[in-house]
Amino acid sequence: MHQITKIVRHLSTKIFEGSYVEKSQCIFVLIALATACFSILLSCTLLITDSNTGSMDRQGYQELLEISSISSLYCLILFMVGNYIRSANNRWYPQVCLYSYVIVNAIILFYIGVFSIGTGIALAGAPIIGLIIFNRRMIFSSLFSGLFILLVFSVFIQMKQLDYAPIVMDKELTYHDPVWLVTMMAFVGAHLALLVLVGNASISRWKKREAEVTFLSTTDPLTQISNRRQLMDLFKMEYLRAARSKQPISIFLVDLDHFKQVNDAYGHQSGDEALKSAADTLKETLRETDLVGRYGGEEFLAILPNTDGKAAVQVADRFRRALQAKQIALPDGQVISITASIGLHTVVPEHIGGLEHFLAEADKALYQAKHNGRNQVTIALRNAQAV
Ligand SMILES: Nc1nc2c(ncn2[C@@H]2O[C@H](COP(=O)(O)OP(=O)(O)OP(=O)(O)O)[C@@H](O)[C@H]2O)c(=O)[nH]1
Repeated sequence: MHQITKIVRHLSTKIFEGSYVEKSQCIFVLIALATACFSILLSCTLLITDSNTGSMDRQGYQELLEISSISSLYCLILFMVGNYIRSANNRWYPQVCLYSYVIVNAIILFYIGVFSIGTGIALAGAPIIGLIIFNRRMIFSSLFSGLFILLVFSVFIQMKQLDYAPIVMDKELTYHDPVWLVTMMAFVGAHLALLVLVGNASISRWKKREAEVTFLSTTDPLTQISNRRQLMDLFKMEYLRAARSKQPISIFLVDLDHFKQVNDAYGHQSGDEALKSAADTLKETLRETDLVGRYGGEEFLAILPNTDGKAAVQVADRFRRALQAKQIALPDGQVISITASIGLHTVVPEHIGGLEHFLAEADKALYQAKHNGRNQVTIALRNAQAV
């Protein structure tokens, strides 16, 4: 089962991310498999229904069996030819594969009846699958060729030059005919399986892309922590939650000291390394339930839900000491260390309107920490509600 899942995943990846040559190969492996299964099923049905074949033309079955087996072999050969095609941009190979697909299917449709459920499923499903995988020009040209072939068959059938659904002798009894049923099931089943496979892979990819877009729009690309937008959204949520539960919430604003000098002395790239290091230290110091994000250039904001002032000071100071002790390796091999000033504030919020004030008080405390000599944690006490 694990192996099957691996193969399906591999096929899905190739169908979407491979070149047109690889995509055609995947389709042909699937068709080779489907036609091989169909040939086996058809042979078994012929054996089982040997004594009761009133509604069938055995010669028609034999022909269908031959076509199906030859198709299976042809698909396998086409798949192997694909292995020898070096250039991923080869243009004729995918086109030959698509036309082969059309011709093989048109012949099978002729045998099982061009006005049947199978034809409907194939005509509805195949172009959708094709448009997802290949380009529009390729699919439209092969689709119109397929429709043209079916039209020619239909005209000849109308003119009584060709028999309608030659494998079914008694058209009245079609629905009681086991071979017709097996043929239909194999044909419809193969298209449905492909439709489900491609549909499932499309949805998975769509979800993956959506997750990527969400990640990109909420994450700071340099430090890989929340960006300011995401941070403020999370902050509002936590602030509201604290107001509802009447629990304390603490925040601390971090500003790296003399960061301009780091940039000036070691270069902007080294400054970036220092920023990443500070973000990593913050993540390492805080608890899983705490939130952290990049608030501005060299400023970070940490949000500590359900944390009173005493505990928050301990966390902030632990971070400050960890950062000071950290040896930051720069791209040019030099090792530096940096410090940070921190402004901290704690409240038990009463209404959402207090959020701006809460933040402003932490900012004031940060200013105070800078003013008092940097590399320290300052608690907002004056003019603020402390816990
Ligand atoms: N490398 C790098 N530098 C940044 C980034 N964002 C902001 N900065 C720099 O951070 C520096 C901030 O400098 P200032 O606001 O003057 O403060 P400071 O030098 O840290 O001094 P104090 O805050 O007073 O200790 C500026 O030189 C910005 O260019 C960034 O993404 N990467």
